[in-house]
Amino acid sequence: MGSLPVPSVQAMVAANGAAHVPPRYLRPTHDEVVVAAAGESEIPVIDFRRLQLGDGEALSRLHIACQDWGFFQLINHSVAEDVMETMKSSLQGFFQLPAETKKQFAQEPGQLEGYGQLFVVSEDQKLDWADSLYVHSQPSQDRKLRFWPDQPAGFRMALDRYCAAVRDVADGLLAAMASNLGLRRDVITGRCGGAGGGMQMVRMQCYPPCAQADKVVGISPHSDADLVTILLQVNGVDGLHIMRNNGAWLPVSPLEGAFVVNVGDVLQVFTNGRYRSVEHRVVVDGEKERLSMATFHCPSRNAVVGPLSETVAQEVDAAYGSRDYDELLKLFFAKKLDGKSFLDPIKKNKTSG
Ligand SMILES: O=C(O)CCC(=O)C(=O)O
Ligand SMILES: [Fe+2]
Repeated sequence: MGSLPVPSVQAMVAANGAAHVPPRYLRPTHDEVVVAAAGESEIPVIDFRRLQLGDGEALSRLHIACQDWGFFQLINHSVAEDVMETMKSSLQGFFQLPAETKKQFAQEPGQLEGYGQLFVVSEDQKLDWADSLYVHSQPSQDRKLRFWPDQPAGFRMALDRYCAAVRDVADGLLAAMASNLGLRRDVITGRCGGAGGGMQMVRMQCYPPCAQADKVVGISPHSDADLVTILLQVNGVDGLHIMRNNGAWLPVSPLEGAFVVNVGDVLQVFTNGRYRSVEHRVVVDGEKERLSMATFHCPSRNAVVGPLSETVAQEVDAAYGSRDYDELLKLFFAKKLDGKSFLDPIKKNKTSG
């Protein structure tokens, strides 16, 4: 399992300018119209503190967000200001390092972790206009510290603290979701080895500016192969679009200090489709570099991914089969990023999402 090596987009832009776009990055101009239905121009905003207090209104907003949107913003999320700020400045510092320094943390052949790009499986596929740094952060004994930058100073500590804090938020959300589904609060986290269990991966992304921004894509449309993703906009440059039910792309513009949270494919399967993972993409800015950080919360490798018995009355009602998470991940990373393809191997009705 690995991803083919590709040039750093940031280095390419530094050398040739933002106007130079090699054919491997050129796509048909994105001309999809962004049309939001009345009252649907913003993703829901959920207050984490209220969820933790068991506030009925906040819980019901969360339930609707997971069913109808697959995305929401999370405010009052309890992650300390200095943890957030140190993470942001460390990540900005990392991407500002000279190309040669960043290469010390480069992916190795056959590996996914490290500085490089993911989902590149053939020489002729189109490439995304981004560089990424991808690491496994939990379980902590699986960390490969050679891919954890020790520059700028304090980066590792910042990432360690951020990941632990975000893990707690994810566990809190999964507990609230379980209770919204009429399950015991620990049913979802229990499938992942208990609260704080399961795997956590982090993908830090740099999207350099591009003079032909409408002809490149920062991240191709996809859904996430996890339970829940917590996304941090690092430098205030927008670019995330989510797909609405009518097929239109809706731009997301996060509130200062908020997280953007999305339902992943595994949660869609666990809930037998009640909660939906939603396709999203990133578009690139014409002038400004964009930085973001996605933290993925996943079951453990050997967990079985299939509808929870608590969510399906009978086997006939199950929209998905079951398979080991490890196997599903291998299939996922062996292909290019392509819509909701993670679900293909276990989907029963091949025509529905
Ligand atoms: O950069 C973003 O805002 C989104 C990143 C994303 O979707 C991902 O890494 O899966
Ligand atoms: Fe994503």
